[in-house]
Amino acid sequence: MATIVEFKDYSMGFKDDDGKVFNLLDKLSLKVEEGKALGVVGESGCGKSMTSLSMMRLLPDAAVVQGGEILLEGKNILEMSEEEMRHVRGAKLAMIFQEPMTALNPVLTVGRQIGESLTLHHPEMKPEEVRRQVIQALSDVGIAAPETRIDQYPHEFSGGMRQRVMIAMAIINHPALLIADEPTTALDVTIQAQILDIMRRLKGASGSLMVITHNLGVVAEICDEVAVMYAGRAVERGTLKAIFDHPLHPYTRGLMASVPTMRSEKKPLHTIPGTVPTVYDYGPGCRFADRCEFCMERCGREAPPTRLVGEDHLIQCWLNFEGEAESDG
Ligand SMILES: Nc1ncnc2c1ncn2[C@@H]1O[C@H](COP(=O)(O)OP(=O)(O)OP(=O)(O)O)[C@@H](O)[C@H]1O
Repeated sequence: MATIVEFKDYSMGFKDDDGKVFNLLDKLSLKVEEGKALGVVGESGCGKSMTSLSMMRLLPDAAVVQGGEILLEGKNILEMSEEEMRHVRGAKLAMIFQEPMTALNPVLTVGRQIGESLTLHHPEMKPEEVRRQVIQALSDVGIAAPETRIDQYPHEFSGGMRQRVMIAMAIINHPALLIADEPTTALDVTIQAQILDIMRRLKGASGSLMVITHNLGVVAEICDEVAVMYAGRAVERGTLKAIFDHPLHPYTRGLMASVPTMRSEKKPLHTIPGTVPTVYDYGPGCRFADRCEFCMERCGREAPPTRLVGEDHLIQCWLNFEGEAESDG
């Protein structure tokens, strides 16, 4: 199976006013295979957004890349020219954001906005063909009467419909990877289910998907693989089944236990004590150590290596550690 995007030991951090760099993403290794969906999960502040912005090369000014590679179909994004990146953004990697109203221009029709993302990469395309493809994209995301809707403005669409417009804009160029950053957070539950359904269909129909979310339910619905992030590290990675059936990292187990289920309705929900540290607070050891109920002396002192605990199942944890760490894949 072809790998679409691969992070290989990628590290980045932030410069403070004195130029000192504080590491956030620490030797991150992740892969998205063709036609598959990877869920990147973790609490707010874990580095999920910096992961996607790194791929798009849209990091904030204070950010510094410290090492490693981000390969897009085998080519290192970090070494591409700005010219190449303009093609990559939109045509190869497309992103859908949390809040469609801030991403859509209120004074332009949705047809014009979606059409512009198409003509940016295909300036030669005839207006009739642009219109035909925009109508098709609106129809693909389940917008009824796309021939009429194409000429309407964002305020004429409901929240869920605007989210569909954003998805249409993202898929119009058939990107190799669609990155969805908290795609359903701002939506009510029924609309969330519809958006998830569209994304599931898109995954079947075309390229790969990276879903960035704190919501394990969203991951369970559409993802094939899962990476659990904590304070800039992928602390557990594996297939959906491995992570949901046999979560091994104490952080993953804590996240799972915090999800309400029908059975746990009457019991108080488990919460992970404390909060995610910021880049200025990380110690030399496991970044979860302070919040971990299994914390041992070694955990605060030494960062755990990545090790294989099952087929395609990796964790970074000292718990039950015996012997050498496996090489990272
Ligand atoms: N300019 C900056 N200087 C220092 N640290 C920063 C800066 N911008 C972000 N960070 C750090 O990056 C981390 C947040 O990363 P990121 O936004 O990727 O997390 P996230 O998991 O996507 O969170 P959310 O779900 O809230 O978007 C935090 O630890 C924050 O302190």
